[in-house]
Amino acid sequence: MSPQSNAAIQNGEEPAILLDSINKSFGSVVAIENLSFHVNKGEIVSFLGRTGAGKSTALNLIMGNFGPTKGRVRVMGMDPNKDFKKLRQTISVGFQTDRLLPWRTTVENVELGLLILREPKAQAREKALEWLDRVNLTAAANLYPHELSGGMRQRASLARALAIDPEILLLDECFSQLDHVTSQTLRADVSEVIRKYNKTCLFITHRIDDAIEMADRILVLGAPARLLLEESPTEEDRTDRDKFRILHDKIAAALGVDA
Ligand SMILES: Nc1ncnc2c1ncn2[C@@H]1O[C@H](COP(=O)(O)OP(=O)(O)OP(=O)(O)O)[C@@H](O)[C@H]1O
Repeated sequence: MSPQSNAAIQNGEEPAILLDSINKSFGSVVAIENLSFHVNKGEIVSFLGRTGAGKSTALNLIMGNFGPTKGRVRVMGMDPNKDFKKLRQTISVGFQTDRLLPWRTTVENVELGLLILREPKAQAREKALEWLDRVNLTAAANLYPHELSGGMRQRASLARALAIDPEILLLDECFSQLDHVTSQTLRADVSEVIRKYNKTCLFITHRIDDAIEMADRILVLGAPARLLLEESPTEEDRTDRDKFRILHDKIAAALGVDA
């Protein structure tokens, strides 16, 4: 029996994301086994797990791409598999590869989601430019993706995800292709934006450092997905080298990887 998340649900309020006793199988493959956790509104939660631990499956359940075999998934109190349309503007996803369209400029890429949601063109452009400013990319507004560095492309992709003003941001290995310094700067900027605009964020990573530096809570998953460890890093854990190392090693031990 795997442990259940013991973090409190904020003020008895409906959490932004709730997975309750979830099982998910694909034929004979069990991807998720009795997984329960929630993400409170305004929280940043990190998912850490080895390859094949079911992280993407959990993200797909939250996006409503399919339903669970057993259990209950709720996003802002709704069933994402059934209320898919109502949640379209509630959830945004940032992926490992930036998925920018090469024939559109940066600003044209950022405004795309808004245009799909039928925002008038002038308003969409204005919002896209605002978000480019917030991720320090104003100077690149009229450049094409091939003219941007990897870090700039990920910034553009995040601006696109945030431009539709979602309540929830799901990030799937967004920083993993970037070099350490770029990834660190981007992580700090993304955390700042998420907190400033009071978004809820669940992010998948395989880097323990990313999780400790960015998350309010870290969920370590075993395979098939079930909760092995839950940690809430403190500011001291982030800034004190010894504390950072102790937490890092504890998580690495739970993951079963060499620290
Ligand atoms: N559509 C599917 N059909 C069959 N099996 C699937 C499907 N999606 C996922 N699986 C299986 O479920 C398990 C969990 O996969 P999932 O992609 O969720 O893991 P993950 O933790 O995201 O892995 P990674 O870190 O490699 O992306 C794996 O054994 C995978 O092969």
